[in-house]
Amino acid sequence: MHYAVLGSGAMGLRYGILLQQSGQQVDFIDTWKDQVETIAKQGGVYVSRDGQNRHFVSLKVCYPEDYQDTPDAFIIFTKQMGLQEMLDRSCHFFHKNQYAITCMNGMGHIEKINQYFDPDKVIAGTAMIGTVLNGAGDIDFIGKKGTGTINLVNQTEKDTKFTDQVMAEFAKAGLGPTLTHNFMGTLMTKVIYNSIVNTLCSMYQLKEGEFISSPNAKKLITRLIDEAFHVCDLANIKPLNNRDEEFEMIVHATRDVTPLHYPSMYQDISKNRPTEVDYINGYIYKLGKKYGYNAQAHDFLRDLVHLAEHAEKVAQ
Ligand SMILES: NC(=O)C1=CN([C@@H]2O[C@H](COP(=O)(O)OP(=O)(O)OC[C@H]3O[C@@H](n4cnc5c(N)ncnc54)[C@H](OP(=O)(O)O)[C@@H]3O)[C@@H](O)[C@H]2O)C=CC1
Ligand SMILES: CC(C)(CO)C(=O)C(=O)O
Repeated sequence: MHYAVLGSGAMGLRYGILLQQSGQQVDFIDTWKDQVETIAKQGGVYVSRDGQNRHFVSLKVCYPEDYQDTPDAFIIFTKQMGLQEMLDRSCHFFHKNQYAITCMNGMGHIEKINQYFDPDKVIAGTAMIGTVLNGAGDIDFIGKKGTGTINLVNQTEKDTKFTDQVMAEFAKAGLGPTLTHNFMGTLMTKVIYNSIVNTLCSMYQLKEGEFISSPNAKKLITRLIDEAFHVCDLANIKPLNNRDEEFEMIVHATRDVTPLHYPSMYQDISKNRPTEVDYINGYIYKLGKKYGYNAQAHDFLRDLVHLAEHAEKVAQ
């Protein structure tokens, strides 16, 4: 299949490079000037795995204004705050029969993507795969080859031949895809994960394994899971896990899968960039409010993450 990656940062490059190396045609598009210009100058990107084996991969990245091809599907991987600009700058090459695939964190992206892609052309999902952008044109794949997993789900919750093809090609690329049939539940399961692990690790500058070894991690996680699941109950969203399973999933991922990873939110704070917290804890709070419930811990945590962003600015 012919894919184009919209947002060729850490995750966009990882998906795109793996798909390209497994035989798919992949184009890369980004709006971040430093990234586009560095990759043009280098002729590609430097790729490591867990900080080792840094090697060069040839590829080209262009600005949306310079792209003219007609891929079958776009893989959309911007930060939530950058999505609208990316879509608006790209819409001149969107066509009715093309698909949008995305595994961004947080919530808020689907409505924006639906401005340009109908629900039957949207496959969303989540990624339990950590990737670090060391700087422009230099990325680090976290975790051993083939250990990351992703969930994909059609926005309509109906499978098509196209979905089957995407599943087969993503599996061949080593992305470890599972197809689910519960759109909101799939996305919320990851929002809840990130609302706990990304925020707490980032504020206290902890790697995931360091966080989960804390004696009060269980109390913090349980409180935040309870609030988030209450919001899901009110909104009639059924996460993929029950509360106990969500807790176990968090323990397993942080302790056994990516104990040495700083979540992407930490990477933003430490590089003095705004985080996606308003689309993660802020989304849980906003959804609760809609049903008259005050998800206090998530609201407070969101404010603390904004304070951590400020503290980093003051320190630099
Ligand atoms: N990285 C990860 O491990 C994972 C990320 N995700 C999600 O995937 C989506 C895309 O995230 P991700 O691929 O991490 O993000 P990116 O790597 O694309 O983020 C990089 C963006 O940050 C800005 N930036 C500015 N200066 C720097 C710098 N020195 N170093 C790095 N970035 C800089 C640029 O945008 P600008 O100039 O406009 O600020 C750039 O486009 C998000 O929703 C994220 O939550 C999901 C799972 C894992
Ligand atoms: C890789 C993972 C799952 C770690 O929390 C993530 O979503 C992130 O870093 O943003």
